[in-house]
Amino acid sequence: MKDLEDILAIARDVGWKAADILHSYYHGTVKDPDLQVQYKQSEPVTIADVTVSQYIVQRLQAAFGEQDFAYISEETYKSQLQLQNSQLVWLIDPLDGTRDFINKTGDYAIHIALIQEHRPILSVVAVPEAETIYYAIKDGGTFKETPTATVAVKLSPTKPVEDLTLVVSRSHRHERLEYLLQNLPCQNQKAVGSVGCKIATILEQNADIYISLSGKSAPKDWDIAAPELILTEAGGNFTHFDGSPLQYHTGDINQWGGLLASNSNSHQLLCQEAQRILSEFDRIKKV
Ligand SMILES: Nc1ncnc2c1ncn2[C@@H]1O[C@H](COP(=O)(O)O)[C@@H](OP(=O)(O)O)[C@H]1O
Ligand SMILES: [Mg+2]
Repeated sequence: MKDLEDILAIARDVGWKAADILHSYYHGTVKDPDLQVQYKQSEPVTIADVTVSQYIVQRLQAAFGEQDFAYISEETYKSQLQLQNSQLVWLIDPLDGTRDFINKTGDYAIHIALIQEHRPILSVVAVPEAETIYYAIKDGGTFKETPTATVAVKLSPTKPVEDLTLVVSRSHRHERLEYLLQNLPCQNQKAVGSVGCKIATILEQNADIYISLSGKSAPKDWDIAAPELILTEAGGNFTHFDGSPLQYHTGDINQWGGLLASNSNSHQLLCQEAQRILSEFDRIKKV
């Protein structure tokens, strides 16, 4: 089997080419720019999601075969029955932030992560509208690549907790999350679409924290795995509110509960605050 640097070189190339395809749909320069929007369990899917999913899976399968690797893409995943016991699993979100892609906010990304024993060991996050990819190998640091340069990304936050800025979802909001956001010690908040773009915003030091709280639905493994590794390898944290690490490819594709991603030495404090505020909310709701 190839070593991780060789695997990364292929995954980066796939990320760039997939970004070109999404970019051409986004700007209407493909032959047939009709996105053919459909809804699956209230989440939109377009022809761009499907085309890029096919492209990524075919390229990875051609390079790595079926013997050592399994392939799970948002667009091809059907049910838990499809779970395979291969040692290494590719988790692919061909278009994260489909709603923002359709609404033309520019916030959409491609996620490609390689999972071993439930944890990401290699990842690529492409942000087509910024002409940027971020990539990481476990214990190897995070890098940002643009058409003109490649630089290491290293976070060294110093701000007090009240001055931190939080990025939150535009579309996945509910009462429990609103209560949490209103009561956190950091009140600078901005809405950004796509988990990959939210984490990129933190890597670019335009925000400090991302919070995800599941409601009736939850983000999926492919929404979180690749962004997690590029953040943690840059020096950030990404955990459940109780501080435990995230696990992928466990048999349940959903990432339930509260997740906190941060660049910050206030990570633990914010996790504790989030737990306290949610218990308060649950108590108020019960009486
Ligand atoms: N509570 C939730 N329930 C379901 N999906 C969620 C979710 N929170 C985030 N996601 C998923 O995470 C991605 C970013 O969402 P958001 O911009 O709202 O943060 C979207 O992926 P897709 O666009 O790949 O479907 C969305 O489906
Ligand atoms: Mg997604």
